[in-house]
Amino acid sequence: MGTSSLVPVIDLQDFPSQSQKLIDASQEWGCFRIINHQIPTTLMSDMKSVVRSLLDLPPEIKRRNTDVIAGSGYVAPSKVNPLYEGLGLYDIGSTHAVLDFCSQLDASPQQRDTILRYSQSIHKLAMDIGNKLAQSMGLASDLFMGWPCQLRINKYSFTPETLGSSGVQIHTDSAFLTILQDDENVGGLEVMDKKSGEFVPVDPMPGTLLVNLGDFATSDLIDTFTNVSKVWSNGRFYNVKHRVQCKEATIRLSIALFVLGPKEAPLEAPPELVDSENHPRLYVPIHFEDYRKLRLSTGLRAGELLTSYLQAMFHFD
Ligand SMILES: O=C(O)CCC(=O)C(=O)O
Ligand SMILES: [Fe+2]
Repeated sequence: MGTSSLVPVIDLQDFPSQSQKLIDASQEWGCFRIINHQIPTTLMSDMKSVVRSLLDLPPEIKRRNTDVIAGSGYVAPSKVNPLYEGLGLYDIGSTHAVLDFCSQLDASPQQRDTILRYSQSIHKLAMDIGNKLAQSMGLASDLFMGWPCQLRINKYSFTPETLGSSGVQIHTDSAFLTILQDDENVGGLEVMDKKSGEFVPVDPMPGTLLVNLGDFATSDLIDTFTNVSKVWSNGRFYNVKHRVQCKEATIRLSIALFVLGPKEAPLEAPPELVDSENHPRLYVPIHFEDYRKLRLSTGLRAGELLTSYLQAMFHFD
């Protein structure tokens, strides 16, 4: 049995039976594998081929994939992550945005078709996971409804010389939740174990997807947002720290879908759920795009902003 078997596996067709397992995984691991997710294996492999062709395009074409929100467009190899590059599609819930992305990169009709079908399926899956998370906590079931989602396709150019070095530095995801199609052959992803602080390899498990929770899902934010602290008061959603290491001298590809946060409103507790005695607001309400800009400008990418900034900025009145 490989170490990857440590990461909990959730069967999406087995609900509500697996509700508690889902909450436990979100609190103790901040990540879990999902099986029976209804994304066809052929669509996953077709999308992976499209991802490869798009990231193999010349840099001048990839640069047409400009930012829609801070950091959402093409990311070229950099000093910090020289082996990594990625393209981004902000708002996959919008067919218009998906087609714009395809046009920027001169995608063929067949590639467009794959990107559209993948976007629709993964978006539907994200909403389903949102419902299952909410229902598992005994809440109304439209947690992610209307929240923008961003797709990011990643390429790691690993060589014999780069073995042992970092593909992507240690970070948390800034969004609420990420659905990752990791490379089914090439490992390298590692998550930090909450208790020991040690990195645990997440080995490929073909046909499955990996879900991990980001800064916007941490316990205090979600507690104040949903007021569920009484339901699982000693529980905490864990915004898992992770990184990608070069383990093999080959190209590694991955596809990440980030469920960001509410579109218009900042993420905050609804007023009727806040009372200063029992449920004081813990963090200053913040809009996802502002949070994202703050992360990029401060360079604090491993969740430190939640305590250093959002709490410090807050004034009880
Ligand atoms: O490539 C991977 O497996 C992980 C990528 C990642 O952590 C991210 O895009 O935030
Ligand atoms: Fe990540």
